[in-house]
Amino acid sequence: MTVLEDIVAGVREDLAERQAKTTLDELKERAARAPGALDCVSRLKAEDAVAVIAEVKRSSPSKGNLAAIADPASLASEYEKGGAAVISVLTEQRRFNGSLADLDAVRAKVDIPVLRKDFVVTPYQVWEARAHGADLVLLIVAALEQTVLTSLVERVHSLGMTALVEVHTLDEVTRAIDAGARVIGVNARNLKTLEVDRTTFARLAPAIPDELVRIAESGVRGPHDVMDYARSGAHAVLVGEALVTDDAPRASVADLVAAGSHPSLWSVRP
Ligand SMILES: O=C(O)c1ccccc1NCC(=O)[C@H](O)[C@H](O)COP(=O)(O)O
Repeated sequence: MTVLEDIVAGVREDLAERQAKTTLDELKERAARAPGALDCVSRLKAEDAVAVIAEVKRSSPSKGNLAAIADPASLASEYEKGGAAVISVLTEQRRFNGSLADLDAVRAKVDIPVLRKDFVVTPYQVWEARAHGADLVLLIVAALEQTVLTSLVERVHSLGMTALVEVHTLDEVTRAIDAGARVIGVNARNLKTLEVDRTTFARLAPAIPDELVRIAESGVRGPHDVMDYARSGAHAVLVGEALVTDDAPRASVADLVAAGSHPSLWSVRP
C-alpha cells in the first residue's frame, strides 16, 4: 500500500463515522445556511504578484509533529495580516492532526478565502467543506479515478466553490484539464516517497494553459523559492511547514508576498 492509499483508507474510516452521525440532508441544510463561497480565481491570479496560500498544518507523514497550533484561528489571522491571499486548513485527522473544527475556527476569523485541504474522495466531503464555510476544495488526481474526479470537480463548482486540482505528473495535468479544472496545483512532494523535488513545477507548468491558475505546492523555504516558482510561471504558492515552524508567521508571509511582487519577476514571467 502506498502512503496515499494508506491515508485514504484512514480517511474513509473516519468519514464513515461522521456519516453515521450527520446525514447528507443535514449537511445540505447547513451548507444552504452558510455564507456564499468567495471568488478565488481573481485573488489567485493577480497581474503583478504571486499569491501566497498559507497553511495551518500541525503534523505530516513526512515530518511528524511540526507545531502544536493551539489556536488555528489566531495563526490564520496572522497569515491574513501578513498578506496571504488564501488560508489552507488541513482537516485530515490521523496523519495531519487537523479537523473540521479547525476549518470552522479559521472561517469565523478571517475574511479571505479558505481552502479545505484533505483527501476528498466522495461528494459528502464536498458538502462538508461547503457546510463548514470552505471556498476552495483540494482534489488530488492520484487519489481519484477519472469519472470520480470529473464529478467531484463539477460538484465543487456547482456549489460555488473552486476546485484546486493537484497533480504530480504530466499525465495528471491532462487528467485535471479534462476534468474541468480551473485551478491546478503542482505538488513537489512525491506521494510515494514523500521526497520534495522543486523542479517538478517547472517541468509541468508549460502543460498548464495560461487561462488556468497555476499553483506551486510544497517545499517553499523562503522568498527565493517564491521567486523561482514565479519565474517558472506560478500564479500562487502554497506554504505550510516553513510558516508553522516560524516564530513570526505574519512577517514571514509578508516576506513571501514581497518576493512574489518583486519588479524583476515581471519581465521574465512566462
Ligand atoms: O506534507 C506531507 O508530508 C504530505 C504527505 C502526504 C500527502 C500530503 C502531504 N502534505 C500535504 C501538502 O500538500 C502540504 O501540506 C502543502 O503542499 C505544504 O507543503 P510544505 O510547505 O512543504 O509543508
